[in-house]
Amino acid sequence: MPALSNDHPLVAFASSFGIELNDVEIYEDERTNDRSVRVREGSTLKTNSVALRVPFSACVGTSGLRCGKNVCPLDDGAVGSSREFYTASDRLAATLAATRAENGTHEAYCVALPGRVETPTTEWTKAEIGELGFVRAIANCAKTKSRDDEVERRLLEKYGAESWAKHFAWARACVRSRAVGLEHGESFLAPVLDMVNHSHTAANVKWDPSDDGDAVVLRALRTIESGEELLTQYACEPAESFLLHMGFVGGMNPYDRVELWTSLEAAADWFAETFKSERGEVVLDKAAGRQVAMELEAQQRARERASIVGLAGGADAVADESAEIRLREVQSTLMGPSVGWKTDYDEALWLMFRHFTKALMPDENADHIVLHAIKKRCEEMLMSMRTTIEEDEKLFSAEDTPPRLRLAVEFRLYKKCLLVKHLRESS
Ligand SMILES: C[S@@+](CC[C@H](N)C(=O)[O-])C[C@H]1O[C@@H](n2cnc3c(N)ncnc32)[C@H](O)[C@@H]1O
Repeated sequence: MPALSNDHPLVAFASSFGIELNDVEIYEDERTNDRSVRVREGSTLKTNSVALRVPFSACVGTSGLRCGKNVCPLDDGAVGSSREFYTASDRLAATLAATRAENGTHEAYCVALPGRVETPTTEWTKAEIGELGFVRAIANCAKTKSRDDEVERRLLEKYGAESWAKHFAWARACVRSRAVGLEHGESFLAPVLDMVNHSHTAANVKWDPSDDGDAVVLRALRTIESGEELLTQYACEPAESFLLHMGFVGGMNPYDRVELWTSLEAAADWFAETFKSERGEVVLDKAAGRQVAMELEAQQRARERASIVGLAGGADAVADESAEIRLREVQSTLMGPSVGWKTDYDEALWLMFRHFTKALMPDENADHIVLHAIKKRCEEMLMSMRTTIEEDEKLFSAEDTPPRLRLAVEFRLYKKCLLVKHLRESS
């Protein structure tokens, strides 16, 4: 895989914007066009040193940010401001689409971006999405696709005649797969830095604002030797986030989770149906069970709201408005009660099941019953899968498995292993 030479338009663009490539080089796979960033031959990066510095003037962002490109065509001052319906990432996508249409200072960057970003939410068929096997992933795909269609419909209605509108879907996929977010801020696109790949467990650099506040930098988390690939951790999130929007699973993800029920209410119903009397009668009052679930869910939502509104800065009206949009975005993709790799059970689920157990089986050890219930559910889910772990392993390693199916199998395989882990958890 060759490194891009100094006369490559992207390298020339980088140098004209003060993105220094003294210590790193961009590599490009000739077959797939996939890029990565490596430490230059002869250089070694010390812990905490700056591996790459990208001035904000080279970045593409939305209006509140000090990026070189920050004019969003959706912010046209019309009644019903763009923030009411469009999310921050829609607005960033429109800014990138306009940057591409303009063919100006950022032309080399736009040309270097992938021509198409293949993810389940952009290109997969329903049958291919179905292979993901887990309800939450399939539901998130459907929600994303239907909102995307609605956004595009509105956008074309109003801006269809403008040159940037035809680049919007492409720009949205680029934004989802490569925008950078600094703590508590809106995200933006940082050329070259966005060519660094992700690792769930072996990141050697992290992005930060520069000390002078004029740039975003990649800082070495350890000594990185000459020729080593730079890897960063985009986010600590379940596999859905990576696969649906960035098109990869990336192996074992310690932050992955499996949704056991779509809501606490569904979990309450399941408990009532599963723990019946010896004569097979439902003993947990279902309506009362759902009430407990609803109360716990309301408390959870209030906590989420407080944290998101708090992050957005509170009293300021615009911040509140964008916090509400962010809250809706977050809540629309939230998982119901779930289990993760670390033995961190969903707190509200645990509380609810303990409450039910104490009411129904006061003489039992409540924690043992809760664990038993969770294991039972994990077993049920595994049994309901169309393929076994062994079949998935074979499919994953077979050479003739189509790439999309292989990715779906990788996704569901790790989820199944997670369920097995909980099934084996001792009381
Ligand atoms: C921010 S870009 C990174 C640079 C990218 N490789 C490129 O060619 O420009 C994110 C994209 O890189 C790929 N990628 C990043 N990390 C990956 C990983 N660990 N495994 C597989 N693909 C990865 C995915 O296609 C993802 O959508």
